[in-house]
Amino acid sequence: MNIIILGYGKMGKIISEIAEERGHTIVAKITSDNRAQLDNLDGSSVDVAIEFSQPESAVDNLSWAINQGIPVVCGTTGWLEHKHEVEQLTLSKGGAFFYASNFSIGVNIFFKVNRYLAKLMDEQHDYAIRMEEIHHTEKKDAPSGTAITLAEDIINKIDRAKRWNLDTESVENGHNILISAKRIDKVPGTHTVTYSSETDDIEIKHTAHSRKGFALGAVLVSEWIKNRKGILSMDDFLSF
Ligand SMILES: NC(=O)C1=CN([C@@H]2O[C@H](COP(=O)(O)OP(=O)(O)OC[C@H]3O[C@@H](n4cnc5c(N)ncnc54)[C@H](O)[C@@H]3O)[C@@H](O)[C@H]2O)C=CC1
Ligand SMILES: O=C(O)C1=N[C@H](C(=O)O)C[C@H](O)C1
Repeated sequence: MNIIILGYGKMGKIISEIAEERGHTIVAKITSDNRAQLDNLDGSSVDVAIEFSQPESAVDNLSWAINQGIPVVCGTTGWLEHKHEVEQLTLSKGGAFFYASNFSIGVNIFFKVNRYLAKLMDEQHDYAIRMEEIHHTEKKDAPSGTAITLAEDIINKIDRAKRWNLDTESVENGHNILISAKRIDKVPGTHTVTYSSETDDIEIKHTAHSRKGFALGAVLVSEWIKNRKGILSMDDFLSF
């Protein structure tokens, strides 16, 4: 496959290495410095675009790929207030758009465990819900996209959980999910969900040891999306 990398940073570099090891060709590696290349690039020879850039550049990059008729796989977090626009553009162009806050298989298993635990905790009103995410100090957005997915999945399962808040923000009632976002040098990504009562705590945790799991997931999805259309997610891709 011919792949274009939109955002050749920490993730884009590992994704490119894994894609090349799997026999794919990287036709362009786009950064903030060489983005003008896209003006002259003929998208007809590109099979898939992989977008891991920054919150403020995701919409332009995704729109470029969709307008070129290139299926696009997006891992950039922190831009989701514009997701609906991108989905509408995809549908109007008959394209393919895949977003995941986290492409690692381990995290997607963790998402499933989180949903199951939340279902059990719906009736357990004595437990407060909180979350912690830890990432490297270069991360632009907080809380992480993964923490937002975890919180939204809990809100969908637990009646008393109405919304999430960063723990630095004001909280209007005792039933919100409090998220603590910590930034520590080089940490690839750690997420913990805790239910606390006076008598005990129940905790689930996922720790990424490197970025490899995220990158491999993105390449596998890119192979899978090549001949597909529509708005797609990990629920469509995974068989568990
Ligand atoms: N969904 C997932 O599984 C994962 C998502 N991420 C997300 O991916 C994104 C990228 O993460 P990193 O690679 O760590 O960031 P990074 O800062 O190392 O790389 C970002 C790259 O985007 C480029 N860029 C900036 N503006 C651009 C533009 N207008 N057009 C094209 N490229 C542009 C920068 O030059 C840089 O090369 C972040 O939003 C992060 O949260 C990171 C890891 C896993
Ligand atoms: O910026 C990162 O590094 C990561 N971002 C994603 C997120 O915001 O959840 C996924 C992963 O945790 C690494």
